[in-house]
Amino acid sequence: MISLRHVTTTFKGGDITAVDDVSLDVRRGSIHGIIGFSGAGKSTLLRNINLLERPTSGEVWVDGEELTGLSAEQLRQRRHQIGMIFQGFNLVNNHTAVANVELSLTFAGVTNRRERRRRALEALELVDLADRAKAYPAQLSGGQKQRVAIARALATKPNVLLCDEPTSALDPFTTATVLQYLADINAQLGITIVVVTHEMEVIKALADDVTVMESGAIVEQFTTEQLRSDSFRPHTAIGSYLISEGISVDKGRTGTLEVPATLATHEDVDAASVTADDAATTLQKVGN
Ligand SMILES: Nc1ncnc2c1ncn2[C@@H]1O[C@H](COP(=O)(O)OP(=O)(O)OP(=O)(O)O)[C@@H](O)[C@H]1O
Repeated sequence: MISLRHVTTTFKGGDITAVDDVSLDVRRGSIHGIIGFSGAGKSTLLRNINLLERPTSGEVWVDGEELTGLSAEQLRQRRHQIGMIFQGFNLVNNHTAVANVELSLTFAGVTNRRERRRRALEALELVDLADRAKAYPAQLSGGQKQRVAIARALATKPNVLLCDEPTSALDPFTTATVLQYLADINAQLGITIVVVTHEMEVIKALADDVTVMESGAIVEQFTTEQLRSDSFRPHTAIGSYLISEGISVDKGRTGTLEVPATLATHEDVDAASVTADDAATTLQKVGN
């Protein structure tokens, strides 16, 4: 349903290659996670799907139609079938929650105000926020703001929802709530979801299929079902981390650091003729 063919996106006249000859298929109705370290090209690739960032070369197909071949007006129409949410929520601060949701309907050409209001309230209802319709973004928590953003993305009845680091600004508890809404939206509305994240937990909890990116390219792909199998042997650091128990720190190790005299223990400091008083005086001077 989403198909990228040899997509390359460069910036600064070709000096920076953010996406490097990527071909990717996203199954209809699936949740596809794209993970990678900072600067891997994840956000650019996501924005290539709705041509928010037009690829320098290559083809983008959604629902059997080549978006890269459409006129600007045709593209404007098709974009309403692809919702998007962002890490920073991107709500308009001087608009209420319901007015924020109505915005996407206005852009989609819904001219009747009552119709817009009705559909916006329905969308807020979907994320259990109809009772906060009149609240301004500043009066909402981070999780609630992201749910308003989800309602805004869904109000135009898209087939696809693109999520750019949807929970990176949220605490773990709120993250779980937002991910559950995304899972329900996928299961109950059949919307295909593509989620870009650097959060391993988000991938493990939400994705069906996983793409790992590095330096603009796809370096590994697997399903979360494979991840759970004992025989799965990932070949990237991110893949290995995903099958591990999480961050592991060996506490209490000795002898692994080359400790300079100035950072050594008290006895060593004496040996290097640096007294605690010297250190305090120096810090005071820096402070002044
Ligand atoms: N508009 C732009 N102009 C110039 N360079 C850009 C632009 N957008 C992205 N880049 C560069 O392209 C590369 C990929 O950026 P991108 O934001 O897609 O990566 P990312 O994997 O999403 O990283 P992060 O997780 O930090 O957001 C980076 O080197 C980035 O600096």
